[in-house]
Amino acid sequence: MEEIWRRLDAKARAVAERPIAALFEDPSRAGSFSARMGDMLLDFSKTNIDAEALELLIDLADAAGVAACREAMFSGEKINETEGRAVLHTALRNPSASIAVDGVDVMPGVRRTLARMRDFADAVRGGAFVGQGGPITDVVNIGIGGSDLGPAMACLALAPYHDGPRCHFVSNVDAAHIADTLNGLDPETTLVIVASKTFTTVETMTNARTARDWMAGRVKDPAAQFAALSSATDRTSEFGIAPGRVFGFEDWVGGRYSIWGPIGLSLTIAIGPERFDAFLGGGAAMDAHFRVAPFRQNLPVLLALVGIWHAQVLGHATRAVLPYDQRLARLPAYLQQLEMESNGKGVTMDGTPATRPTGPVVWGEPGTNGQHAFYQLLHQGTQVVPCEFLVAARGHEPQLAHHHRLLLANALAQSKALMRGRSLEEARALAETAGFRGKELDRQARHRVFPGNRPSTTLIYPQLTPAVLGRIVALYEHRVFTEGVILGINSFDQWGVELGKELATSLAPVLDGAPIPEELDGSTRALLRFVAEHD
Ligand SMILES: O=P(O)(O)OC[C@H]1O[C@H](O)[C@H](O)[C@@H](O)[C@@H]1O
Repeated sequence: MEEIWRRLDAKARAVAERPIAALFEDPSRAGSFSARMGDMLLDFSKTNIDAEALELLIDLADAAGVAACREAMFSGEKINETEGRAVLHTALRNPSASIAVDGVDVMPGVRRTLARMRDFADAVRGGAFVGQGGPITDVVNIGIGGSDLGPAMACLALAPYHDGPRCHFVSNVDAAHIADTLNGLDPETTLVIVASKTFTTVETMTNARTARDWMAGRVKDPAAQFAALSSATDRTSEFGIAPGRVFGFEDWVGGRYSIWGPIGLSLTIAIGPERFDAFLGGGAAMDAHFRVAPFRQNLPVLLALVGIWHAQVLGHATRAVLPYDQRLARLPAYLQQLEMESNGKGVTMDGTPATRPTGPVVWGEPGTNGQHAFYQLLHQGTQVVPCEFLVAARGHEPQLAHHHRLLLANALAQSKALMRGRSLEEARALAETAGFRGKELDRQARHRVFPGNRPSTTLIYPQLTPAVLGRIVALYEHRVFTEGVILGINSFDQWGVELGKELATSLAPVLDGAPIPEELDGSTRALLRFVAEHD
């Protein structure tokens, strides 16, 4: 692979000065540097990737063994090597498959749990399951990380399909989060879902106990209005939740990949089991595409290769996710966990230090809001930030179609502006029109120059339906996987979150009043003293 990396580096140097816009002298570029999956189009023609670069990137994916690793993942091999686990979130959205782990078919269990989720969601939605004061009006999902971001993102994304009880999400251990969420809810008609794979996560368990206490003041049997999404059935029963309302999943579903199973229960209650099935179907369709489409037409592989080109070859340290879709407001946060917890690693599979930068910083906000905030830096700042636009051809508000037309115009204008820029000559003409002359004209013109040549991709789809959302999420999952394989890292563990948790556990007693340990560093001691003075 080293030789291919070297050739990519040489290619990057060769194209450094070439404007992306110049590549469009080839009239077929938009078609050659884009790919479709059904009615979804990924356009990566507004990047500096040309035929030779694409060839090299595909060689890189081949040399890294992406195809073999992909099959190893789908077939249940234990590719999460540091934890000795299979990686089978794809099984959750393909209930008719037959997949064995350690020689045991895991699919009957998947189907049983899915059927139980459906029954429970129907019961909550239809009134067969009621609170102690009547039908459930509100669902509070208490979880964090993968047990929060997926359902929170998807519930908002699919708001037009929401015909069940209202859904709320509490994740932060900050009392403000649960206090503000429960404020105004009726404990007699609220269902609390405690979502935690391990059922030990401090934030979630603290919030779950607070919710139970809140309910205890008003309802006779709070536990009867609790459900749990967890593999730890001993801990859920210790908490008092009846086994009939516990929905488990196996260790081969990582937290950030868990929206497809029980962690999707709040979403299922919100939009109904049929639409949740459509969401699963969208994910399964992307799986099928990822498994069979040639790399040149394979959306997850291409998105990964664009990512590798920008982060590992050109050295851009961040990438922005810019959904022109207000309902995808939580997608950047969701992708931050998916991408940064998966590929923010320092060592390769065999424990040796990574020789290239690993996963980039992922950040973003919906458009058009970002345009009036941080796009200044995207257009004129000194760092190049590759941008990933997402937009639907039509919205869900036909009576307000003019809003959507403006939204689309802005999305398309931004990617064009980033690529095209504005030359000094054009800027001078503008400044002249504005009345500037002489030296001042020159100064003013320079502030109006846009360097351009800033890369972006656009993912466009007809409408943000449950099936399309399923495809988008699976697209990004497989993109992360493909990048991880090329970088030779384990995308499925997350050891980097442990140290902070351990230290928080050791500091908690000090905040409860124990003396400040002498061996603590001076900064932490000073901060603790400040808390003690102002408590
Ligand atoms: O579902 P839980 O066991 O409560 O875990 C919740 C989250 O916390 C951990 O710290 C991990 O970083 C996440 O990957 C996980 O999704």
